[in-house]
Amino acid sequence: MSPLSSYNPEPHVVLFPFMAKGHIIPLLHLARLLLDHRATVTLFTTPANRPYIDQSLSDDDITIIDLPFPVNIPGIPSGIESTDKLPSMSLFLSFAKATKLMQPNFENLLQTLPHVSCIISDQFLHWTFESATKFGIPSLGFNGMSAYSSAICRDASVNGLLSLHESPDEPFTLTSFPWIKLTRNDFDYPFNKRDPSSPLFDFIVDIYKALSNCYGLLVNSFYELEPLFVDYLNRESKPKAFCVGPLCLTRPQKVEPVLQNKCRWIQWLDKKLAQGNPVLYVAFGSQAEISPTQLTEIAGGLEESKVSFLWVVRKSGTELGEEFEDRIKERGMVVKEWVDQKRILEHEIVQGFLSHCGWNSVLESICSEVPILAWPMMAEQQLNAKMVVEEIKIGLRVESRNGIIEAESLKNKVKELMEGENGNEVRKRVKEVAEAARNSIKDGGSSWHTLSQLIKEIHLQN
Ligand SMILES: O=c1ccn([C@@H]2O[C@H](COP(=O)(O)OP(=O)(O)O[C@H]3O[C@H](CO)[C@@H](O)[C@H](O)[C@H]3O)[C@@H](O)[C@H]2O)c(=O)[nH]1
Repeated sequence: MSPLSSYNPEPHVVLFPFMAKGHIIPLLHLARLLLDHRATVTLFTTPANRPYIDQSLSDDDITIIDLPFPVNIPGIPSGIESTDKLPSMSLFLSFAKATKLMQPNFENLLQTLPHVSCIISDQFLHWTFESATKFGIPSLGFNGMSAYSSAICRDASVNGLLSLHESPDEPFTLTSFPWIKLTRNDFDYPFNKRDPSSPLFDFIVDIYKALSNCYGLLVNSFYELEPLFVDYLNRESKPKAFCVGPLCLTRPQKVEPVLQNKCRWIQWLDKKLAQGNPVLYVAFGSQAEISPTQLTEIAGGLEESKVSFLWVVRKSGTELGEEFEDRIKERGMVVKEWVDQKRILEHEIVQGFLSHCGWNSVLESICSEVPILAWPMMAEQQLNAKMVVEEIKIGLRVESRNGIIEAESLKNKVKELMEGENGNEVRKRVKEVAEAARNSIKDGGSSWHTLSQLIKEIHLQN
């Protein structure tokens, strides 16, 4: 059967997340949300990503199809099929471009599926939009970003603001949002260069061209959070933006409570709750690379702050040494495993989040009513941090000197967030924003309504 040959009375959506945890997780929430909107869902992934997806969707009736990940890609060790497992993020472009080799297999399998109403895929898999067009299937792109960041990137680039000044530190004002001042340093490579020409720039141009032919862009956000920026995107750019988030508020999986209680960090949080000691959660997402020098400064700042903390250390945790863990063991916990971050943020004793401001972390923090201490590191995180601190005012920001956040400065900011007046202000504000988030995803709320309408619109096209 071809995708066009058999009509299905229920919408059938094909989902294809990019192979990075920060991109897979929101689309798994979306998969469950689509089931709640009475769609059937087929999800494409690769064999090494399959176990995580199987486990996350174990309760749900979703067809999962594996496509072999391309082999013999220079620099990419065999068996690595997710960006968080890459030896270095400098391999990102080779990794992302390699996925295009999956296109023939994807198209062959697509033709074996029952009628497909729509393909939702990540912008880093932009060749899937081409496949959708080839088979006459409407496609929706997903970029994992806020409307604020997408709008700022567009405004700065179409108005030539990124090449205005010689120095990357020189501030400029956005044309469409004159209250926002930025420097080129607020943008990641290659946009922090006056001349961004580079293979990565060409890849991004290809993405934007491909996206402009999609039916829409799904935004993991809610209209009430950033109306001006959503309106800007819908006025100035193509395709239309549809806010359907926060996706992390989708109904959770049913997990056996017995299994959940096994994690030692949740038990530790329970103990802190019993003692009445508020905890700062410290984590920098799935891909951040932190130098040993910076790691030592973080350890010093957390130790000297005297605040209780739960720190998820990823790749380079070994440099901290056992002495550090011994010294802080009454007050702090260092975890080197993968954790259920959402569950940690939802624990009532967690009252602050030192975060790199990946967009999923920002949304999870908002929805858990936890204010943020923003420490952006890469990608669009500088823009997210600016939004968190200046636009929606749910966080404070760390200060760097010569590219390093020093222990003393971090200590002061941690104390300000956890114990200070400014911390109290942002804590109050995040509760208001969380309520608006919860309202948006309720039946009748803005995000719920947008997704319902979108599914109807797309289904009518079939
Ligand atoms: O031990 C861990 C570590 C992470 N997470 C989850 O992993 C996701 C991480 O996503 P995010 O916070 O957005 O960080 P990154 O992994 O760094 O995300 C990439 O993708 C995001 C979405 O496009 C961008 O906003 C970021 O800048 C980019 O680095 C979140 O859902 C976390 O809850 C866990 O559950 N357990």
